[in-house]
Amino acid sequence: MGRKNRKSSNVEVGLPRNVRRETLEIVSILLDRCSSPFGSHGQSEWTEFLEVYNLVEKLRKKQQNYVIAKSGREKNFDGFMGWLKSNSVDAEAVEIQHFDVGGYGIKATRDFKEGELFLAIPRSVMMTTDTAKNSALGALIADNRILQTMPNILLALHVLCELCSPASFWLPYLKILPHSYSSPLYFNPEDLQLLKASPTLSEMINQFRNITRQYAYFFNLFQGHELASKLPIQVKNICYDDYRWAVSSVMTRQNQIPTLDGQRMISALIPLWDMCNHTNGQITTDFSLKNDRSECFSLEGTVAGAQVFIFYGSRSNAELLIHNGFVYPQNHSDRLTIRLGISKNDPLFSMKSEVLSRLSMQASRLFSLHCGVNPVDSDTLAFLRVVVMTEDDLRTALACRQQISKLRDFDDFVSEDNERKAWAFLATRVLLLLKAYPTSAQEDATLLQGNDLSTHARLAVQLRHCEKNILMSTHEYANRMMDSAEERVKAQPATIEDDLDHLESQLNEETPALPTTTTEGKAMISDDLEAEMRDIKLAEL
Ligand SMILES: C[S@@+](CC[C@H](N)C(=O)[O-])C[C@H]1O[C@@H](n2cnc3c(N)ncnc32)[C@H](O)[C@@H]1O
Repeated sequence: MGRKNRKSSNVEVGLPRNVRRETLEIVSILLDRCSSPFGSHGQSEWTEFLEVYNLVEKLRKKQQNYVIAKSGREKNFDGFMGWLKSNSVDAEAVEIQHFDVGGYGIKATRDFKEGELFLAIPRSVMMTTDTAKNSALGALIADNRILQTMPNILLALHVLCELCSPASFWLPYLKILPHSYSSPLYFNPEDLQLLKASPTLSEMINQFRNITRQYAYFFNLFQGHELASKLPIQVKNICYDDYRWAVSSVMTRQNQIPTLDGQRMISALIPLWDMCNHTNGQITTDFSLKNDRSECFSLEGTVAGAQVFIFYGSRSNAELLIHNGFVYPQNHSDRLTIRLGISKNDPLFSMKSEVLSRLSMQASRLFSLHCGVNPVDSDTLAFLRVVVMTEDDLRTALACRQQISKLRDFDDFVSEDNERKAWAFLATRVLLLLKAYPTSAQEDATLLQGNDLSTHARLAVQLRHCEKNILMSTHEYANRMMDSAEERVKAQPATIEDDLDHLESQLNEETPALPTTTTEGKAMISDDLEAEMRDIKLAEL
């Protein structure tokens, strides 16, 4: 049997033959289950997920004694800062410290002005897809297309190889990485169940499934692979836990930098800079080709002793959870993705699809609802207007290009009736989405105030709470827009005569082919439904 809790210096011991054989058996089922589209085994997405999850758990249990042991990261911080110094990185202005927000992060050791350069990390200490190519992995990369085209996987294997090389240049950096993450790969079914009815649940499951498929693929591929057997880590022996750890390290910390010649962007792990936690703001990190280093400028004035944050980019909370393993309730960029579509049973389906295609939209697609005072963007507005158009509206729109472009304009209208129905449609839709969640926003808020939730359960509840807040504010907004439709249409500056004149001239210019429809136009939302929808009180949710 292999040695228990193998250390980074003795990984060549690898998995004992029987564990490798059992792993191979499970891996081949996993490859089958994770490679075919959901539903192809006649099961629901959730049932399929549970099957894969249970197989992975079985695998983890068999491999548990052979996962790379990691020593406490805290005790390695000093060595890491010394390593940076010995590689000419000036990190005098900052220290690593534990904070309530974000866990370990960067503390300012002196005051910074807004826009001041406080951290510069040279390329020479970064781990990149280029350094991977120049490492022991080089020959394998040249031989494998997936490694050539998927930088995340490449960096993950690079991290594992270097972690298992006692003489690796990057060891002081790798030793300060977190031991565990909150990426979807670490969520159990109970945690995920808390996202029931959330559109993010499928994406979390997908992420888990994709990474599991990658693991299965590589485990299979590397068996008996000559180049693979020459690596510091015996890739044919990689444990699932090590793979998900390395992939999560890369997913939550990587950045894009230009190549030396500035011609391409490559993925990079940037030591120390990647200890900065996220806040609202704007990107303040730049790569200076002249100095060949990543330069980070202070987002705001910061006093000595305070945490220094950076902005990771405009990501929704769902994206932050899936790719970065956290939820940021104060997120100014939060948005919720919903699917809106024209029913194939709608007698006006072909005409509506044609109008949408002239707006460069498909008959069914995803839209974002945004947090804040303006939840609906112009694309969503145009779609809503088309969904509830009558046959006459559609004919007019198809006859005149200018009518189509006006559909995205909040200050322009198809008609008062169309405007009311469009917003009623959205209000009903978001209300249905809200009602599908098993808990109310108030119940979530109460849960979050308590201390009973595990880390991952808390993230799931935080996320669904943020989603509900967006849906509730969209509902209020849609109702306000519906109620003010008459007033807004009357206040419209352009005269009807202008439009008619324009329409006439357009008709003379161009008569695009109309899609055929023989049935009388029918609005998607009846007045009854609209009235019913108004009666449902948000307080009931
Ligand atoms: C690039 S690392 C930052 C350093 C990290 N805190 C650490 O201990 O290594 C990104 C991770 O930090 C955490 N994080 C960053 N910003 C956060 C925030 N505003 N709230 C909660 N967690 C945050 C998340 O766990 C995320 O995956």
